[in-house]
Amino acid sequence: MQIIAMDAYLSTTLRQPLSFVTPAPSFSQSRLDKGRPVSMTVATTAALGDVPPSVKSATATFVHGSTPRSCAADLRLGAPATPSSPCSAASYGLTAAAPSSLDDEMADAFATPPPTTRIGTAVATSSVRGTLNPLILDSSPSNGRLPSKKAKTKANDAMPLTPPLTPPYEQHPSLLPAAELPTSPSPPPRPITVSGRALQHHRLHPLFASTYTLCEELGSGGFGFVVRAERNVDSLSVAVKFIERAKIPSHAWVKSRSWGDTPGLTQPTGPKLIPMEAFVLRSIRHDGVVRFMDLFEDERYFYLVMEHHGSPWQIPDKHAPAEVDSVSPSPVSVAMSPTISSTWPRIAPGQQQTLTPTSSPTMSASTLPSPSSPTPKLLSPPRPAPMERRSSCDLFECIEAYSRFDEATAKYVFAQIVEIVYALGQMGICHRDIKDENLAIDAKFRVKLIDFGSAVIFDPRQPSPFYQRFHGTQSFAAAEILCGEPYQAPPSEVWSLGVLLSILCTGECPFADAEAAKVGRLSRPKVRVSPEIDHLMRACLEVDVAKRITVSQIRRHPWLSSFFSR
Ligand SMILES: Nc1ncnc2c1ncn2[C@@H]1O[C@H](COP(=O)(O)OP(=O)(O)OP(=O)(O)O)[C@@H](O)[C@H]1O
Repeated sequence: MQIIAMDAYLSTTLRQPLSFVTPAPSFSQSRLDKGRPVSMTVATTAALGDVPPSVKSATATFVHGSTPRSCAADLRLGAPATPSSPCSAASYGLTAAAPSSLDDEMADAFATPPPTTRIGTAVATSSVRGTLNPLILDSSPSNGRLPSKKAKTKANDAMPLTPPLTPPYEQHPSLLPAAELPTSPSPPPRPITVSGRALQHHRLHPLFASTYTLCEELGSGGFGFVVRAERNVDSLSVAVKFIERAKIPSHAWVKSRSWGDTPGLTQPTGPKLIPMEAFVLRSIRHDGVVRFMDLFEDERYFYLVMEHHGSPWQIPDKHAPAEVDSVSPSPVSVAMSPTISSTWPRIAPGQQQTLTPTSSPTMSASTLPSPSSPTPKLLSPPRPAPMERRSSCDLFECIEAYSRFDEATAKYVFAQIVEIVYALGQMGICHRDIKDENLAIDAKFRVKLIDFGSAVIFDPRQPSPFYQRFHGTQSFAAAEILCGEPYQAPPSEVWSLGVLLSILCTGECPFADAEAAKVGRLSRPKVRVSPEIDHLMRACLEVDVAKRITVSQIRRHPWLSSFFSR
């Protein structure tokens, strides 16, 4: 068990390079992988260490919320660290190389819950999805396209989650909720969400319960689930991530002295054990990152209260005026359709393009909550049960709604993400799981990064440490990670940016499968992109780490430089 003592580290302005967080490599399958050929043998069963085989076999069937998002398989990389790398002395994953002054704190780390990895959640949610081979993630071919809404509907059917109550019911009587069908004698019991199931008999922290009212579920994943809540005093909308203690891997705990003034924590006085995710989020102040607000704990969960960002993604009503940001106009904007182009945020003349609408209009307006959702401000019970599932506000949903972005929108979104990654890098923080699912986006295409469960902190003035374990997502993983080599976080993050750029501009992953990614064999995109985008994408997806573009260079790339020089 390794607990990281961080306060001294941060207060000494990151003097030492820390290679203490070396999470287990996780070849996760993003929602983007769904329906795309992903065939990849990542490790032998033996390499999975002491994870029981039953757990391993469940990992490939992971279902994330109402949508299969990530098939997480925590795997050890095959290759050992090079002798010269900062983590060469580290055994796989759980070794901390914290500054020696912190050793005392680390030594008396008290026992934490048994470290289960994200695999654990997969076990809990996998049964309805059938069984896949855990080591060969192989899904049916669909030419690298984004998963269709149809596929998502199927996923919803498979999961006992609240079905989306999507208008227009008039055109689709078959979509009427059962309770409204005249032929239905008695309505079936309302399906319950992941959070509803988990919390309906759970006694919430009293201070939390009196401060917030839980509303709809925003998502669920490897560590727990995320629920929207409202602060009772002013109805401020917040996102609360319930992180299951038992699912926090041993390396993702931080021992910290600076949480003494957090009333939601019930640990005795002295240093507190905090999930790395909460620790990192609290130390970041950036417009492109959701703001940390509070932390509570009980015997089962940490409740990470943070800024709620984003709009439930849907195709805007073509005849309704779109929102315009009157306070801070977007540098670029989008014409959703010719009908509303004048009301949607403006772009430079001649740049307007129409976004490609999604294939399934019936699923497009999936704005939840349902009519039954208005949340009473009650302290007891503090939440409606079962909670409704609300459509996600992340970039994955946004892209899925539009298939792909026009160049101006892609540039606006991508530039923001680059800026966030750059700013975090300056602070010595790498997110390590940059992907569309981890970017909340609002109706004005402003993005904020979420989910710092895989983040690492290092000294930005030192050469970045090498890591052996990877907790990110397979389709966004850099070639060196897929090849099982020790990797540095900043260049591997640039690779993820390249994948994201491809998805933004073409709606497709740039590689057919992991084997292609390992050697940098790009697929021919169905949509032609401009030579500048193509150049930037290739520079990010350079297999040779030494030749790969850096985040600073991305900011100066001709395609983006105009954005950053304004
Ligand atoms: N602050 C937020 N504002 C808006 N939506 C959010 C916020 N935090 C999380 N969500 C929604 O909840 C989903 C799950 O959140 P998150 O990725 O943090 O959970 P997770 O359990 O770590 O998932 P995973 O295991 O896939 O990483 C997100 O994809 C997003 O749609």
